[in-house]
Amino acid sequence: MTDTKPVLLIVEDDPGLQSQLRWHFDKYDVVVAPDRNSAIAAIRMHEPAVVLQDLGLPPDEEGVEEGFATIQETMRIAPNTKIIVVTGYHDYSNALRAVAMGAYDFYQKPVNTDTLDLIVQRAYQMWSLENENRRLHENKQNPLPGVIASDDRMSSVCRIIEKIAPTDVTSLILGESGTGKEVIARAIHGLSKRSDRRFVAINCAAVPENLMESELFGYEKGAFTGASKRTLGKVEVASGGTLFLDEIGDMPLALQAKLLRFLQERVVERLGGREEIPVDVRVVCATNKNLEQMAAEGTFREDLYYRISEMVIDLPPLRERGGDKALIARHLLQKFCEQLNKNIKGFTPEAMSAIEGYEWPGNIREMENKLKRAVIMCDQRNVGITDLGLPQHDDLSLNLRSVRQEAEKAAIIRAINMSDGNISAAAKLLGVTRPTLYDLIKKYSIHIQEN
Ligand SMILES: Nc1ncnc2c1ncn2[C@@H]1O[C@H](COP(=O)(O)OP(=O)(O)OP(=O)(O)O)[C@@H](O)[C@H]1O
Repeated sequence: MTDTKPVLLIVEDDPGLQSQLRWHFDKYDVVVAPDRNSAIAAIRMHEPAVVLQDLGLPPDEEGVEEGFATIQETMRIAPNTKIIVVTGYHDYSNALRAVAMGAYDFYQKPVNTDTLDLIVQRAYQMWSLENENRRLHENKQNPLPGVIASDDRMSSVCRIIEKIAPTDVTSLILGESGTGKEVIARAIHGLSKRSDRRFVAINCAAVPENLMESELFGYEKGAFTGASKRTLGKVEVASGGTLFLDEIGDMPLALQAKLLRFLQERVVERLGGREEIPVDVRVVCATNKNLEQMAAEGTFREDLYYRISEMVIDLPPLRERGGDKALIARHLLQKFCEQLNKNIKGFTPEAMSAIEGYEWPGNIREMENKLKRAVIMCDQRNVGITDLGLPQHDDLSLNLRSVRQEAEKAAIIRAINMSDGNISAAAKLLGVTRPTLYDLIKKYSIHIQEN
């Protein structure tokens, strides 16, 4: 009978409260832990969905640090656990600090079991909903190989990739440097029926203009001085697979015409050759340039632009990817710890707050560099702010006003992006009037690119 009851872990050192709570929560399989070590052992053993946790634990019964350390460790080993923190009367700052650290909710003493009951029930409901959601997500297969993402915009990018991968549609991936354009191109290839053939990448900005044609289309022996043998171009090498044209915005105009011809006719002519060789290849392009604007200015062929943009995939910069900063940072920390054989548990709250607050102009590549450095430098259990070399960010838990302002600013930026810069549409999405939105845009100095 008992094993059908959900487990409730109570982390509490006061024997009186322990038995009061144990008696009250008789519809749960109550496990009691009086200190951090037994709490963590119980989490590992019972994997409870909900934990009711006191902050004042031995040997720091009068303080809160032992309680926070327990929360941090719980979040690290079982991040889906719903922790309800029990704090002293009026102890808002520690309650908020706990929530900022990942606790689900807080409850202030003195204990009123009926209220606590409701909070615990709600936590179980939330956990089951999230659990179901995770299960559905997992059933839909893991998003994309090599792509760590939970942000809504990235999730819809992943859904688009899943849909287009099995087709041969030519795609154009747009995004700032370091946002993962090549990762996405590889994912398209990996999910396609061409995955057992080659993925060939060429960086159009890195190949000198005079070598670009032979690099792409190859040459016959004797085509030019030094052409001592027939050499296949990248297009032919990619035959049957995927050709990734990175930095397509940097392709010289003369070659753009040749690429367009290839895309239309699907044949290549090697330099110095007379034969037209049919090649079956899927083309994926990427750039951080504004090709539409370049086409209007005449520096990129408009017909080529339309030909390669059958499907446009817009990768948001890391600073606009909601919770992805923390998620990717944790993933990279684990990756570099394995690579560098270091044993680091996680991040200090200050370091995590700095990661969340930083704009990451170099996107995920910059995060990789900073985290690699941090893993090398760190000689503590957690990566600290100085290991990362990031500016200190206001601690979330200490300043609720700034938390609200940041959230408001982020929501406005998101709504404006979702409405393609149309202020009336963004105002509607946000449920405010147009003048109010203009006031907020001014208040937060938000830069708008109106279409
Ligand atoms: N979602 C992600 N999760 C984890 N790692 C990622 C993700 N996106 C990108 N990366 C990593 O970030 C680095 C940069 O990615 P990538 O080279 O694909 O970016 P890019 O947009 O093509 O950059 P550039 O425009 O400079 O060529 C790579 O090492 C890649 O593995």
